Amino acid sequence: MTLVADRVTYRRPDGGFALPPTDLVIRPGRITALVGPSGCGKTTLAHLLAGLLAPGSGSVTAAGARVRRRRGRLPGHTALLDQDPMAASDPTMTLRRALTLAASVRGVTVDPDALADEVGLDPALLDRLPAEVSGGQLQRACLARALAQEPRYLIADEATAHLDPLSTAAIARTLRRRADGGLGVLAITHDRRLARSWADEVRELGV
Ligand SMILES: Nc1ncnc2c1ncn2[C@@H]1O[C@H](COP(=O)(O)OP(=O)(O)OP(=O)(O)O)[C@@H](O)[C@H]1O
Repeated sequence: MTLVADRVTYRRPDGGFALPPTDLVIRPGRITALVGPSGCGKTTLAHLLAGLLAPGSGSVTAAGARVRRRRGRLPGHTALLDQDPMAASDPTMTLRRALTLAASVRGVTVDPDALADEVGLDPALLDRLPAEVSGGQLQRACLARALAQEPRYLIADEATAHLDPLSTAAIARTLRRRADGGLGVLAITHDRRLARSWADEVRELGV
């Protein structure tokens, strides 16, 4: 039940960037950290793994089945936690509505308050709009929303880059607990120290 990038390549349409053949394996129950210099293609690889981009060559498979690109929608087994929670949120929708909608799209029924508790967020905040909570609170709500989809794999793209230590720790604890429960996690970060403290394995890209 692994998510596998097998010699994937990608070339930006404007020709400005090309990802060389790259392998990566996301295993259930493990946190893999992906580190590398700015611009080396970490987000590009994350989007290839999530099925948001189609590789130029090579393949992405989940549990042996090829992951196909579907415009604007993630295949059913992967959830993505973006580095910019505001950009990833509908400004007109309460956090609770966004969470239940994300779950129902995947055919999942969830307890929003329990998920908020799990990520260290006061459940009362779920009734606010994205602009009515702090950046750290919104990122935790986005993590709860991602988990509401009951993914097999979670890709966290610089998910704690702008957060205070408390929010970072809350997110790290949740990812570890979920990984211990079988979730396969890819954590993209600039911070090698954070990567070493969170992850079961650290993968360098672009070196
Ligand atoms: N919308 C875009 N238009 C033009 N070039 C882009 C665009 N998005 C990404 N790129 C280029 O593609 C390359 C890979 O970008 P990507 O976001 O995958 O890198 P990254 O390793 O995640 O970087 P960072 O750590 O800074 O987030 C970069 O050189 C970047 O300049």
